Amino acid sequence: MLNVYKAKPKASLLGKTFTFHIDDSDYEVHGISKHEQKIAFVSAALPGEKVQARVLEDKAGFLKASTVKVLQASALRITPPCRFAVQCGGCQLQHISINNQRELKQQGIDKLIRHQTGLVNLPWQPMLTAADSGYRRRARIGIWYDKKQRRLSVGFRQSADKQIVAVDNCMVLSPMLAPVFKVLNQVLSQLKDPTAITHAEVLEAGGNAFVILRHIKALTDAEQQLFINAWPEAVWLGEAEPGAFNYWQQPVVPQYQLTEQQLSLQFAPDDFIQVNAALNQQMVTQALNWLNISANDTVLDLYSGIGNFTLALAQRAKTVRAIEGVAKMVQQLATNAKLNGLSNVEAYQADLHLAWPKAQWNRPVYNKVLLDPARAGAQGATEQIVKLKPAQILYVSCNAATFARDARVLLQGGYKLDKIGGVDMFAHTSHLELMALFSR
Ligand SMILES: C[S@@+](CC[C@H](N)C(=O)[O-])C[C@H]1O[C@@H](n2cnc3c(N)ncnc32)[C@H](O)[C@@H]1O
Repeated sequence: MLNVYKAKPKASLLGKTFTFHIDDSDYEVHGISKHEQKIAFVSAALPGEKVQARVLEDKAGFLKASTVKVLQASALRITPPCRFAVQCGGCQLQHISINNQRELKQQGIDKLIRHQTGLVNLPWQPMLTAADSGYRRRARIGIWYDKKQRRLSVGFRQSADKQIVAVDNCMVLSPMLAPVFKVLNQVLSQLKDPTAITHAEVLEAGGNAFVILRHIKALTDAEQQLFINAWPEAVWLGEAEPGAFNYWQQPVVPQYQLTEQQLSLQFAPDDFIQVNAALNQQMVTQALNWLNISANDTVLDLYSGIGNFTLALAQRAKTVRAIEGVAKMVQQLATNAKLNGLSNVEAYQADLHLAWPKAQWNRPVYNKVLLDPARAGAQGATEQIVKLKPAQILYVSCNAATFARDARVLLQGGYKLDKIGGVDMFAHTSHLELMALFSR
């Protein structure tokens, strides 16, 4: 019988703690180290540091680990301004000052894009920034009731595990939404069955605080009234099934303004909106300036959502065609165009990651294209944009890794990168929004 030699599988390192020497940092400001031939990405660790970190993922080529103790600290390390920062999963970079965060994020992204595209120098523009606290106008609040211990936790998901970290405030959340933690703690503990509510979504829109409670069991009128009495200024909604919203009082349509453009956009509680109002405004204005939109332009706005860029583009352009995957947001976009008196907008539903259909909107008639995909990027769509041969493409991205991949396709398609700039939309987190202008 043939004896086939099989290497003994190596024991998993998952859950084990090791010492790591950090040499560098990546585009999300994770420390980079090595452990027995494997590259290790260590969260909350800075170049030059020695840390103890617990392994959270052990893959064939790399490890992911989370710092549990700093043995030798970098001069860049500061005490996080929020006391929940170490456990909470929301902000990953509070151990670095805001200015250094911005610099490190841009440096890491610069390296990644140069590596992926072969470009030598990137034409970086000044980063758009705004207040680094109280900026979030939307958040999901986790709720967990431990039946055995009869203990309620209201807060955010822990960075390493899936546990809820109980918090009583959040420094990046809009001050208007601050009462939510106290109110949920107070009322949930009075309910007969606190497990009826699985999580809450808070939203600031048009000067109102909205609280949407996702519940898996029916709530009585008396229970609803407990919430309303605890925070009467808020607009309360129940969500029994995903997307099925039930206003408990007089309905109020959520909306936000782009004040510089004097535009007002309505949306449903589960529609996508940019999380940081101040930076969204700056980003929309910069898009108009970079694309230098005028009355001669025919513009294609891809991944258009409810029309955040579309309407501002349409105020100056000849025509704007907007494409979005979610049908109800396409409807909302058309309504928003009407409400703002814009008749040069056409909105279409399409999955941009499939082969584009023969359609009115899919013709090479555009001189300018804006795309603003979700974190997955625009794989498949970028090739089809190149076929339309627009003179300029503005790519707005919330994920540098997928942007770098897609940018390579645009460069191979004959475009050059004219401008790139960061937008610090998610201060204290490892994410940086990017705007990049390409031309041919
Ligand atoms: C980052 S949001 C941007 C929305 C809008 N531009 C804004 O600024 O509010 C990305 C949008 O892309 C849409 N989307 C995601 N995948 C898509 C796909 N495969 N085809 C079309 N739209 C898609 C989402 O529904 C979402 O509205």
